[in-house]
Amino acid sequence: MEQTNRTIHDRLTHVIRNCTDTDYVSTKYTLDLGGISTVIVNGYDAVKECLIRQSDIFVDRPSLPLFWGLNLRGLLNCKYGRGWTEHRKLTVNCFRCFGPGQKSFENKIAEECMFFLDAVDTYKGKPFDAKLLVTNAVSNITNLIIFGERFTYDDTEYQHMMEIFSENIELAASAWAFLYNAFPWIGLLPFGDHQRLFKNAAQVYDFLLKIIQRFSENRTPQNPRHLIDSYLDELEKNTNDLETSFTMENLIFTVGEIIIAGTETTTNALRWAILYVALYPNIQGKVHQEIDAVVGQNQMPSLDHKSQMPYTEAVLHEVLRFCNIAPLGIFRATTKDSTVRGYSIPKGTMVITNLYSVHFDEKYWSNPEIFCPERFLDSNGQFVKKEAFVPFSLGRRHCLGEQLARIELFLFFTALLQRFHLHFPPGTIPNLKAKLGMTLQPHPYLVAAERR
Ligand code: HEM
Repeated sequence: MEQTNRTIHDRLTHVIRNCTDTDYVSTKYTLDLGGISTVIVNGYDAVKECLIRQSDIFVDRPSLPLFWGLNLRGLLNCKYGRGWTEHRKLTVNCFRCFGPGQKSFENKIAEECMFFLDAVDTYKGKPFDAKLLVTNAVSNITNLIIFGERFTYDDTEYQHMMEIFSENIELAASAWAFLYNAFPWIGLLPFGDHQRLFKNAAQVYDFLLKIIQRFSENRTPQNPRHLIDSYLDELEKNTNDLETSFTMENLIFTVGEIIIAGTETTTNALRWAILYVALYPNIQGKVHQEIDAVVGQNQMPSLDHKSQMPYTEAVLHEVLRFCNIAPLGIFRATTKDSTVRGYSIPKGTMVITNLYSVHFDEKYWSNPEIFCPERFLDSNGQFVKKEAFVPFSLGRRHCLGEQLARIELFLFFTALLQRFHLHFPPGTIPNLKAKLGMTLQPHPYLVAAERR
């Protein structure tokens, strides 16, 4: 079994790291997972062809046995169709009404930044692992949209839910999960990571049910305060529609998916950003200079400063390119037979868009293996967009939280560097290799944040 585990793990690593040949779609690069026909799409041109030019075909999610076991529906893992359309529309509306669509939302993020900075300050310049604090701060922004409230950093029940949720993201890419997809009968075995995954999922479900009930108390129908109220309004409006996808169970899945999709990714991006500026003091110095020149020390950074801070923007873009938070996107599936670059891809094929290969595609990036924020600047130091920059994927199912993530990254990162100088404890060298999971996160590391 150990041997099999290694083989599958190595193969996935190989897919992420080595499939950068841009000249072809490596169709039928079969992962040999017990008959799940899988196509891996590499390089920007091929990914664009699938996700943009054939966006109505490469829009489904695969039916994986692991997901039957977890009973996933909601939005992110939902099959393409009425259920997905209804949930995506409702969530986009809620982001508009309770989130980044409102100017006042920026003040709420600024408030969370203050809680975050004060918590960092409690370490008084001593080394600490920023993971927990960043997770709390980032997830609270999503919580404001979903529940209309933040959770305090010492809410142990909430912390526990986030921990096991995050563990599940790692387990979902473990060898056991791949084995389970190939041979669902291993679900009968009483041991193995898949059992832990199911146990965690059940605990998260119970916790979410409880807090959804709590936050829907005292609600006035048709006068929503947050996403949960809006969802319950839709649910009631559609009670006589037998085909409706709005159900209490789907509300729980949707809430869970948005929390984890918003938290795991943005947290990892910020943790990589902290790691790279601590690693490269010259880059950190330039960000400090820009903050001092544009924002100063007497006000919080705001989105109005963003357009005047091209270097900081370039650093955050390079972090997203180089660190590949979601290296393989979220697995897609085809709704119809299709042909891509002469290769036929039958209906129902699982499609893995190798976003990692896009960000290292030599046709679009020079020296892609070098961390270099300047690639996002022109000769006048102005920020330039790059076509092959796709951390949020493309097409109809592209990341729903892209705007929110960009805002959070900018505000948290600039607020942190406005107040602190970041460095590693003397004599320590952080591990720059990513931990493999559905997302790529840094290995735990300690950083010191000293008041500037
Ligand atoms: C740095 C931060 C983030 C990155 C790199 C990221 C990346 C991605 C990627 C690659 C996908 C897959 C799209 C596809 O199927 O091709 C995705 C989907 C999604 N993301 Fe994000 N994401 C981030 C932040 C967020 C945030 C803050 C939220 C919400 C709070 C969010 C919510 C979602 C949802 C709901 C989907 C599923 C969309 C659908 O199936 O229709 N993401 N994200």
